[in-house]
Amino acid sequence: MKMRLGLLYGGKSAEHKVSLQTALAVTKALDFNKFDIFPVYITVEGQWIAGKQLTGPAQSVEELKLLGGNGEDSMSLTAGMFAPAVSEESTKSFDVIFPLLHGPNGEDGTVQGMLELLNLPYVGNGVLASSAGMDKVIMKNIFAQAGVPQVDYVWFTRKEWQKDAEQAYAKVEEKLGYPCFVKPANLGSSVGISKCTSKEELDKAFAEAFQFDRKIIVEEGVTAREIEVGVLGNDDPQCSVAGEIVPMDVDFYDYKAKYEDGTTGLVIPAEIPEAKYEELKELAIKCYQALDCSGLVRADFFLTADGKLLMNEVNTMPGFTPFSMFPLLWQHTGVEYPQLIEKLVNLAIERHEEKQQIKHSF
Ligand SMILES: Nc1ncnc2c1ncn2[C@@H]1O[C@H](COP(=O)(O)OP(=O)(O)OP(=O)(O)O)[C@@H](O)[C@H]1O
Ligand SMILES: C[C@@H](N)C(=O)O
Ligand SMILES: [Mg+2]
Ligand SMILES: [Mg+2]
Repeated sequence: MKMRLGLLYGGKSAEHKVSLQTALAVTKALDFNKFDIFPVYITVEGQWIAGKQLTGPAQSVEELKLLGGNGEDSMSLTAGMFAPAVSEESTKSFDVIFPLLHGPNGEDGTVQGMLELLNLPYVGNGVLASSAGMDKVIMKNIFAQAGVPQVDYVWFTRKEWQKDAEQAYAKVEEKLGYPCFVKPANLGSSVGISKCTSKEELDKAFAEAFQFDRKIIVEEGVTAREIEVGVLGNDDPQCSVAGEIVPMDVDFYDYKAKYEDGTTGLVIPAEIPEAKYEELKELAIKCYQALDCSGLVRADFFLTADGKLLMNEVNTMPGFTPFSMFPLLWQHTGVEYPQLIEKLVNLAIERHEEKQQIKHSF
């Protein structure tokens, strides 16, 4: 029996385009002999478009967008209408949903909450890990409590900044100094992130980051190597080999370097001492368990010149584009892309079945 797999992609998020690239790569890797695949495209305005069943891998993101919109069997929905629609013929009874969504309104627990209420198995992290992992302030607070080493950070709301910007900048200068990194609290793919070396740059960076969120985080800037590791599993998470990001001729690993200019090299496995790799795995698992993760994360670390590992962040639905670290890390660990997707689906079913055992009355 083939499994009916619903793919959610796009999303009302500044990482919309990255999600489309991720979805494209996943349709290419899926085994159509094992899965019946149903695309659900979420426009950047938040409209849900359920397309007809895929008969083969999508060839382009345009095709992925049009599949629903122009497909004869497509259904245009809002998120609220998705629930009744899953019981209708065209989208009937998904066996599992793969939310290939990055950023707000998809990677942040919102979609996961809807899927919980629909009692549908879904790939990846649950409501709590998704929302806590999306918010860099909450995430760092949880990691701090678990004793995980990190850079120093402060955070601000838009209201606070509008009330007294000078006070906000003074706090950054007093607690962190320069260089520092200004980031929207809830986003990814480096969207809205700036490196600052002066108050003038800070002023611009706050304005930029506040376009994407009502809350921002400012971090002490470190000069360090960037080492990442993939984690897979539910109660017994396992780590992949580590990989290093080597930005070439760029100040930091920004959106352009990640997706547009090809100015980043990935070194897999990362050339780090065995003992450092062991330490990194231990920290990654500690973070995974502190956030109560399930399915997967990609854990991003800094490694300073004096050998200190600092946790930067986890991504609860990391990119799966052809240049993305997560699938490449697993490939180098011996798990090919199609196998990785099957593992994720199996973990989703395992977690779902576990939840079915919970009593709701006594
Ligand atoms: N505190 C810091 N010190 C030095 N460099 C930093 C710091 N924070 C971020 N960077 C640089 O900015 C990049 C993006 O930061 P971060 O990973 O936090 O953002 P993101 O938007 O969540 O990215 P993604 O989800 O795509 O990994 C890092 O990979 C690194 O190059
Ligand atoms: C998609 C992007 N946030 C990543 O972590 O790869
Ligand atoms: Mg991130
Ligand atoms: Mg990162």
